[in-house]
Amino acid sequence: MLKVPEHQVAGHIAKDGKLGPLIDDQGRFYKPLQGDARGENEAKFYESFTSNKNVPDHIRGYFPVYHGVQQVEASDGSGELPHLVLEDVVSGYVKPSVMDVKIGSRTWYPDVSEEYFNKCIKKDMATTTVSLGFRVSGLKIFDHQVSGFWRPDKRVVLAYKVDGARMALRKFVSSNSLDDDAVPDCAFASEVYGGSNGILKQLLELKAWFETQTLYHFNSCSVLMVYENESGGDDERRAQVKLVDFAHVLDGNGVIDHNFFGGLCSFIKFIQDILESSDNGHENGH
Ligand SMILES: Nc1ncnc2c1ncn2[C@@H]1O[C@H](COP(=O)(O)OP(=O)(O)OP(=O)(O)O)[C@@H](O)[C@H]1O
Ligand SMILES: O=P(O)(O)O[C@@H]1[C@H](O)[C@H](O)[C@@H](OP(=O)(O)O)[C@H](OP(=O)(O)O)[C@H]1O
Repeated sequence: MLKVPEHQVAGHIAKDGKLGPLIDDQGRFYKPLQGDARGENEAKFYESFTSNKNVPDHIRGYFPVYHGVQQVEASDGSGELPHLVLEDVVSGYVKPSVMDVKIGSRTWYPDVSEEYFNKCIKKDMATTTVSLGFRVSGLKIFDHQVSGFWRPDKRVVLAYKVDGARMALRKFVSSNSLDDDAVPDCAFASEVYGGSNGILKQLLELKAWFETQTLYHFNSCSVLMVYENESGGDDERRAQVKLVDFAHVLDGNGVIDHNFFGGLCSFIKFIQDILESSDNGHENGH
């Protein structure tokens, strides 16, 4: 029996009879193919990526494993629809904190319709996409003080300016996330962002690939970050970076993806700054 994912933080959500992704209890994530070119394009990307021998093995780990397209009962009650079957990135986490960050200083790309261009540019200007080269699309944080999840409203997230984005990235690794007036303590910054398996290390590995890869242009694609809040075990935070949403990926045609690369560098700088200020004991960012 498929169910609505509990830890989805952005995008189309399967509630109130709407079409959205579903999960099973075997660690798979079913994303419905949107009726227009987007669904086809994303399936085409996964097919190409999966069989592309020029993609280094260590880079594959930053993408959800792809298990093909399957007809399953859609969330909106419209009957069977084709779904991408993907690895569910958050399965196996008990209390995951999750954040989706859309990378790039633009989400439109050459040859889109004027209507789509206008929709994108409006949103890119209104968010931090243009100013920072990335925008926070959604987040869900486990709050240790109340032992429950904190999730800001989508409208609040989309209204973040530079300071809002920085604050969200600090809250994401803080133990006092819920209280709006509290200064984020960044208590988990060194474990989650830092360290030999942390988010920064993973982002730098991706960056190194983006410095030279000319296979694909990742328009409107997101970095999904996740870590565990349930204590116990050796590698207890299990901080992970995955790229998701390939509905607008284009062939790179031998050209660097400077839109994604630039945005990724900007995002990395924010993570580094948070790590530095928490390492120095200036948790408050002052
Ligand atoms: N493989 C996955 N495993 C777990 N969660 C996922 C996976 N892929 C996507 N998600 C969750 O679903 C959200 C939306 O994913 P995605 O961006 O692919 O969907 P979308 O409906 O195309 O979004 P948009 O409308 O922004 O283009 C992500 O923010 C994440 O929370
Ligand atoms: O950021 P929000 O508010 O969640 O808005 C959605 C987001 O901009 C998606 O990127 C977009 O899909 P595309 O990137 O595929 O255009 C979607 O368009 P849609 O509603 O037309 O699907 C928007 O609703």
